[in-house]
Amino acid sequence: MTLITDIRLRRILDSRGNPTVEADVVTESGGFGRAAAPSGASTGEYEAVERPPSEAIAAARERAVPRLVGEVYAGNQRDVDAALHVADGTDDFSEIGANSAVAISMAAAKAGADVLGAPLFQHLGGTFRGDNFPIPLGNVVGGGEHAADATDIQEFLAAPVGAPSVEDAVFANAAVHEAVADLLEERDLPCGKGDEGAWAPSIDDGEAFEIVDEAVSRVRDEVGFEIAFGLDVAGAELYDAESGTYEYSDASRDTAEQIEYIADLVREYDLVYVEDPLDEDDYDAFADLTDEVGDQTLICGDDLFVTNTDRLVEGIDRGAANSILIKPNQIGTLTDAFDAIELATKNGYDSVVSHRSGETEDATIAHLAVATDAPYIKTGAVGGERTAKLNELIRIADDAT
Ligand SMILES: O=C(O)[C@@H](CO)OP(=O)(O)O
Ligand SMILES: [Mg+2]
Repeated sequence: MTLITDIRLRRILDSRGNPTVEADVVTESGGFGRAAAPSGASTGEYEAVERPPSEAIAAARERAVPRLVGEVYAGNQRDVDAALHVADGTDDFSEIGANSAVAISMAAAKAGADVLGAPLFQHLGGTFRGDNFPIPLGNVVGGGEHAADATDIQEFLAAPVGAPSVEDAVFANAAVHEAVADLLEERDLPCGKGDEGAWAPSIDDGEAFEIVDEAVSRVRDEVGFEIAFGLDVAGAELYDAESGTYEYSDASRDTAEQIEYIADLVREYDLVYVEDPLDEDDYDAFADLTDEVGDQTLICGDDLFVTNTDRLVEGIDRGAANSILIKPNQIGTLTDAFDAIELATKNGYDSVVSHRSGETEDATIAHLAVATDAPYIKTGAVGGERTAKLNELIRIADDAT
């Protein structure tokens, strides 16, 4: 164990060209860790607060750095994260910003691993962690808050559930992404990409289902293992609280109709994963849908749970969803993210470790997913800030075998 002796904070670019917080943590024995905060576009109402980076940095320098430097041992992650909470003093990191908090938390974990001379996944997961690798969910077509004039559903996600290795799975998702491009060209639908590198054509959701279904089956035939697909509906973005309806470009659905619509999609396309199909405040609707199709697919809470154990407890009590999205910056520290995963696992909920739409080359989430034996990771299919995580998974698997 070695004391933290220096913390440096700076603004760097994220993948949208916006500023974000990067932290360097240095220890007495020369250990070093660097990490950067990601940033969401379709953020949940109950997430920890991201402050403008310059304000978050100034506040963290004043309040958090003095509580960590010369005070806390890197590698003792619970102490690091407890000090961040005390320094902040609120329950949503609105003083130092969840962006400063998560960058420092992750950088300290990397410094702790460096001191031990261990890879981060091993430092976080310990020597008795499982030796499974997460199935990557790859965003291949999308719209919503991530691209203008594209699909209403935010993400169509390739899910190579039968891949024999993480490497095969990563390449399968990239192949589906390419097959989608071919199909779009065949239909004379050239298009750009959304924030996460998914194709963002001006088509309705029905046509997107046809194209993704076809792309997935083409690649499945090529590679010879099962590839399914799933969705992030980002339901809170479609929901109009005043009218109580989900507003699509070509339809308006009340909650009962939305539940039936999603259940029908699960059956028709054998969807293996459906994230945020309903509004972030509607535990009851999540519970009804989970009752109906939860034995066939994962119903995942992102904006519903925001990686928060209090909200997850509520979901478990009410039977809402059967899976949770884990985004460390939604809650502010690795300790809180670990606690959410542990609670989920104990209660039979699958964890899906996730990137944000605004990302950097930071690959901490790849290590977090392996360390916690998470069955899935959602981190895009192509694009430098996405491949940073996917390639790190391949390296971890290579090192582990
Ligand atoms: O909704 C989501 O799951 C994420 C990541 O795909 O998007 P954002 O980071 O914009 O919240
Ligand atoms: Mg989501």
